[in-house]
Parts: sequence; C-alpha cells; structure tokens
Amino acid sequence: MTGGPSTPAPGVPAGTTPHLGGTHHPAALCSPKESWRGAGGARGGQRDAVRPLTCTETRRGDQQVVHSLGDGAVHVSAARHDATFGFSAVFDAGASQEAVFEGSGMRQLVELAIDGFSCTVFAFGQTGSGKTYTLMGPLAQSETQPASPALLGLMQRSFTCLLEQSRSRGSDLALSASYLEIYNEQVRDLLSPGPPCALPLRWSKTRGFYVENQLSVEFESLEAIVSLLLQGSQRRRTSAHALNRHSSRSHALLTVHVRSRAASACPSKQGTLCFVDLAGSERVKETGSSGELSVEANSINRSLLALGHCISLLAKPRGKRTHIPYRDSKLTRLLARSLGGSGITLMVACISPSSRCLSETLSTLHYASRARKVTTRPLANRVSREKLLQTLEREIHALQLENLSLRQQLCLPRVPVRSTEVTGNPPKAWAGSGDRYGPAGQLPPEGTPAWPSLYGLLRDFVVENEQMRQPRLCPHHSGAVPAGPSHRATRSSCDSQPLLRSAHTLHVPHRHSVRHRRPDTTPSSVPRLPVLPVPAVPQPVPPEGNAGLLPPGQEDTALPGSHHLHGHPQLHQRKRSRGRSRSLSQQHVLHRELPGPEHVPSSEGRVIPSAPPWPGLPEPRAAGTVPLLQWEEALDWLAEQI
Ligand SMILES: Nc1ncnc2c1ncn2[C@@H]1O[C@H](COP(=O)(O)OP(=O)(O)OP(=O)(O)O)[C@@H](O)[C@H]1O
Repeated sequence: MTGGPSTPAPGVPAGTTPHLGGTHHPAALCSPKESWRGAGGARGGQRDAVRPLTCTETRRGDQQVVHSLGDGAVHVSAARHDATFGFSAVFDAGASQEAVFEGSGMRQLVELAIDGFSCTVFAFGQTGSGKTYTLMGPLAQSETQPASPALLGLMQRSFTCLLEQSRSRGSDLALSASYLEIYNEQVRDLLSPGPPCALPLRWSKTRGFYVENQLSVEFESLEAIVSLLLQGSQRRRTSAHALNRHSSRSHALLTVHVRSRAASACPSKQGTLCFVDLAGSERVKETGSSGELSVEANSINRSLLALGHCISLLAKPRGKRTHIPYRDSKLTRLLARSLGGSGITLMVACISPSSRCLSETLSTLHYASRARKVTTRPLANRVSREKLLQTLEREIHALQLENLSLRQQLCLPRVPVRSTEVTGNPPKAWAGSGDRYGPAGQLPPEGTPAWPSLYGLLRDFVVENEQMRQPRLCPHHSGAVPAGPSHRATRSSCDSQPLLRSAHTLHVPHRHSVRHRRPDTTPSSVPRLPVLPVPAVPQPVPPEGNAGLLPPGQEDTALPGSHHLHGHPQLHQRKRSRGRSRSLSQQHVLHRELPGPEHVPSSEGRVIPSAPPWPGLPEPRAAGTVPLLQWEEALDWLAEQI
C-alpha cells in the first residue's frame, strides 16, 4: 500500500528510491492463506501483503474481509468496520515471493547497505500472519532438503543480491553475519554453539545500544549464509499453539555487516542490513496458551507494546516529540537506531484476511499507518582510513595480549613477539604484523592493499585464541564455531575487551559488604592472567547509613571498572546506573602511576552511564577525582609486566 508522498531524507544518495529515504515503510502484505503476508517499508513506502485463507479458515467458514484495491490500498470491510488504508505497496494472496522482493524495495535497501547505511527490514503482525514466511519462506528442514527456490523469502533473496553486488564490485566487500533472539527479555546468540545463554545489552556513546560478546561469522557464499540462517533458526524458540504450529516465541534479528575492504575505498563504508522477525502479537484466549506459552506470550506482547509506544511517539512531528522510551524493552533498545535514528527501515505488516482476525488486522494496519509517519535521518557510516586502522590495531593488540596470556596459562611455548607488539602505547599501525603480514612498525602507505593483511592478522589471532580456549570453555562454548576459510567466526569488536579487562581486574574486598555487580562477560573458565600484587589503597567511604551500599545509579561501571591509582592521593570511582535497582559496588585496584594529562582518555567509545546518577547523594571522594585510566594504558602496563 502506498501512502502519502515520501520525503527524501538528507543523506540518502541521489538516485535511490525516494520512498526509502529516511522513512519507515510499514507495509501490510496480504496474501491468500491463513494470514496476510505483509512487507512494508519506511514511511512513504509501506508494503502490505495479504496471504490466502488457510484450509482451516476455509473449513471453518471464515469470511475474507480484507481486499487489496491496487495502488497500495487495502480495504477492510466487515459489519461496523469499513476502512481503507494506504501503503507503499500491497501484496495480495496471489503474490509470489519474488514479487514481494521486487515490489518491496528490498533490492534498493541492499544497495543502501552496501553504500554504508544501516538498513532494517522488520515484519510484524499477529501470530500466524506469515512474518517468518515472508522473511525466510518455508525453511528447509535439513541441508539435503532445501526449500523450493520459488518460495525463498526476502532474506535469501537479499543475500543473493548482496553477493552478486559484491562479485560485480570485484569482491571488495567483507561480509559477516550475526543472529540473535530476544526470548523472554533475554538476548541470546543463535550462532553460538551450546545451550543459549543471555548476553548483556550495553550502550556506548559511539555505538548506541549493542550486544556484548555477540558472535559475528564471516561468509563469502550464499550456501554459507543460508546455512547460518538455517542453523540459527533451528535454535530459535518455537512452539505450537492453536493459531500456528510453528509459532516463533522470540524476536529474531539477523544482521549482515557489509564492509568495503578495498584499499582504495577511503573512507571505508560500513553498512548493515538487519532482518527482524518479530514474534506475533497474540491473545492468550485464542491461542489457548498456558504455562510457559502464556509467559512467553506476555513477554512478546509487552515488548510489542513498547515498540508500538515508541512508534507512536516517533510519529509526532519532531518539534512535539517527547522522550522516546527505548529503554522499556530490549527490542526497542536494539531497534532504536532503525526506528528514530540514522537508519533506513522497511516495515512489513502481515495480516490475515480472515473475519476471525478482524480486530488484530485492524490493529496491525493502524500500527503500520502510524509507523509511516516516522521519519529518520539516514547517514552513511563512513570510517576514515586512519580510524579504521586504529580500530584494527587496537583489536590486534588486544588479541595479542590475550594470545600471550592463553599461551602462558596453557604452558605453550611463547611465540616470539616483537617488543613493539606489547609495549608502549597502542601499537603504531603494523605493530603486530611481523614478517608474515608486512613490514612491522610501519603504517602501510596510502593505496597499498593493507586491509586484507590486517584483517588476516586479526582473523588468525581470533582463530588461534578461540582454539586455545577450547579445552577450557564452558559448555556453551565447547562446540566452538568451526574455523575455516568459509566459516570464520569472530566476536564483536568489543569482545576481546572484556577478556582483557578481566585480566587486569583485581577483585578487592570492599571494607563494607561487597557483591560483584557487573556480570563478568568473560567465560568463567577462560584462563586469566596471573593476579598482580595489590597495593593497599584507601577505599572511599560511602555516605553514612549506606553501609557499603552505593546509591542506585552509582554502581560500578561496565567499562573498564574502577581503577584506584596507587601512589597518588586521588581516587577515582566510576559509576554506572542500572535503573533504580539497588546493588553493591565492585572495586578494582590497579597499581599504576598516574598518567600525565596527555593520557586523559576521551569519553568516545566508552560505555557511559545508562541513566543519570542517583540524585541527592554525593559521590564518595577521597582527596579528589582523577580521570579514569584508559584500558589500553592499563593493558600496556600489564603487557610490560608479562
Ligand atoms: N503467503 C503465504 N503463502 C503460503 N503460506 C503462507 C503464507 N504466509 C504464511 N503462510 C503459512 O502460514 C503459516 C504461518 O506462517 P508464519 O509461521 O510465517 O507466521 P508468523 O507470522 O511468523 O507466526 P508467529 O508470529 O506465530 O511466528 C505457516 O504455515 C506458513 O507456511
């Protein structure tokens, strides 16, 4: 269904379809079957698809109350209900998966992702309305029985398109994918082997909300990404209820990271293409859910409500917008950028044509209409060569340290490492490259094909470290992702940071009762660096009456812990708020000289408090407060010790 005129958003390259520019295209796809199949887009380009009545619905004698009028219009006609909705496109029951892909603007979305934009497509609608079908088609049950190519969904078609584009550009795109689900408000990695465990959701100034320790797997072929999709989808929680035999019980987000790796590509583009298969809204009475199913249904409905609330607020004119409560659910946190930030979003509204689903259908269509009013300000992510190089260096440096530590713990021979690799400031460019990857200690000259080598080095470390962790990994890591040319896994860029953080984290009992607040994101059995001698450090005294409790909102931070500087009268304590939950503080002490003013870290990239500090209570102080040590510096010092 096509709605009102779309506004091309700033930042969208000329020549792209205007309806994708800066707006959401909620689409209701209605196709002939048990539910309507919907594919929608950013504002000004919504898709609506109608699925056919199912056999059950036909047997029951359900009436078809939704009709596509063409030109993006959908008409709902039933007793006391007569309404027409407009979207960017409407796909009725007879529409093929191919038609949905071509008509929904998905191809343009793929191109925008290659150009460095953060693109999202999400399917929503009531349970059993065809969301999963629209995005993935009927999934093959095994690798030997693939689904019919004609039934492949938006995802597989987008992957094909992406890989074609990559090939036509001389394969200069580095592609990787991550896949997670939000189940009962827990974020779980669908690609990590072993039983799913909850991953922490963090926020940083530069990255916004992100999932820590999420696995990202490189791929180069359609088979590889389709197999990841299959693997993850099989791990996703599904159950049967009265309206759907394979009902998704979680929201699933598959993100493809697209990065240009050509040496000439300066600045480098880093786009994402995220597919969100929302769990369907459901009425417990109608689905007949009880026990675990009803707990899941409540969680699903609550998060969808939070999403709806955010969309309603975002739909208001910019000047009249109030606070958008993204933090109300994990789903809205993860979709924050797509909804109201700098991303480009295509919404697909899936609806059932059946008279029995009338009220849900109307609510989905209203939801989609509201979403059409939301505008975003798309911005391409272009990373300068220097910045990219710095990031890679930092990552390699961290992995090197981890490598050393693991070797030490496993009593493996220490691989000769140049002194420049683990000393001093974060290495200047090539520090870790050694002879294998190019001249050490030098920045590759402009235009040289340095990136593949740096990425190669990074990957080698990841693979090697992963292998060394194998024997000691906790059960959920024990089946580590196979390392090989077509299936290389790497943790998100912040992955090595918690590992290393834990290495220089020294747990010192607080003089008052102390409970460790921050979950240690390092797998419990990962070898740790030797514990360093801890100097006696004066501890800050909490305000009276708090007996060791910090006020809510003044807990220990996620990054990189509180470092108390020995040999200096000043103490610094960094705080993080976790809503209003009360918790105890954790103290980390690091013996280190106070860095000079030039070492004062920037706040960029650091996890910062998720809420303002708790009002009223003063921060405990000793003689004053000094800026926090940057973790790299701490690592440098640690490296020197090693
Ligand atoms: N366009 C369509 N053509 C044929 N069959 C369809 C279509 N849309 C959905 N179906 C069928 O309807 C059933 C429900 O679809 P699906 O599982 O995709 O719904 P859903 O919206 O993802 O549900 P839930 O929210 O419960 O996960 C499936 O058996 C699917 O094969």
